[in-house]
Amino acid sequence: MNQSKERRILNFVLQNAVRGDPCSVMETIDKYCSEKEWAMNVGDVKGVILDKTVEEINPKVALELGTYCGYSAVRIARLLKAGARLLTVEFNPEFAAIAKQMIEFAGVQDKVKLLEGPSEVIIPQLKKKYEVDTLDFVFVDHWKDRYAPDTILLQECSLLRKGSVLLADNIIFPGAPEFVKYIRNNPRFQCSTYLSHLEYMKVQDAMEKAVFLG
Ligand SMILES: CNc1ncnc2c1ncn2[C@@H]1O[C@H](/C=C/CNC(=O)c2cc(-c3ccc(F)cc3)cc(O)c2O)[C@H](F)[C@H]1O
Ligand SMILES: [Mg+2]
Repeated sequence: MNQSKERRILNFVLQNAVRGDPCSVMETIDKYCSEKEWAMNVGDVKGVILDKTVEEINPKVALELGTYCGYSAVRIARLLKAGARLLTVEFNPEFAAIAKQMIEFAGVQDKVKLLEGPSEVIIPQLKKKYEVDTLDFVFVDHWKDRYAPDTILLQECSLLRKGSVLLADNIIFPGAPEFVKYIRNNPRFQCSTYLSHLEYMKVQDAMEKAVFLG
């Protein structure tokens, strides 16, 4: 049966990137997805906004919703200090398998825990099963209609503390209108919008940063 696009991306990395070098893995995915097949990685342009946010927060415990091929998991994990960890959630088994290999090839597997399952099931398990107290940083990049419900769920599960930072991808394209409406009118969040471009395209996109005020 013919290969998936995600499998082709992984194979291109395994054949062309430098094992153990996260930057090489990111560059190789970006090269493939800008030259051969577009894919919904956060990419190199919005990736800089993600980098700056992670470096500013220097999170001990980070969560990612929507691993996909593992591009942003590698991107975030490479910036984490010793002892810090990223929990990344993916419910598609094929994507989870690909992301696992991508993360291992990049050499960041000691900092990343890939949790296979739906975010709505995993989030309520984070405290007891995954020994999380509160989250310092959350990268939101899964189905766009799930951004708002999962942000509410994070609060209901007391996983956010004063100063926890959410960074949400695709605020313009494909867009997450319910989330934007919810978060910008919510006095418990301090929001800022980072205008940018959709991965590998000239199309406009943006990321929303929301700081939980407690
Ligand atoms: C709902 N709970 C979930 N739990 C665990 N994993 C999940 C869950 N929901 C999805 N996943 C997992 O998270 C991923 C989903 C990413 C979705 N991303 C996008 O759709 C997305 C789309 C575009 C886009 C832009 C232009 C265009 F012309 C077409 C598309 C650009 C982007 O940057 C995106 O992030 C993965 F696929 C899914 O299994
Ligand atoms: Mg995205």
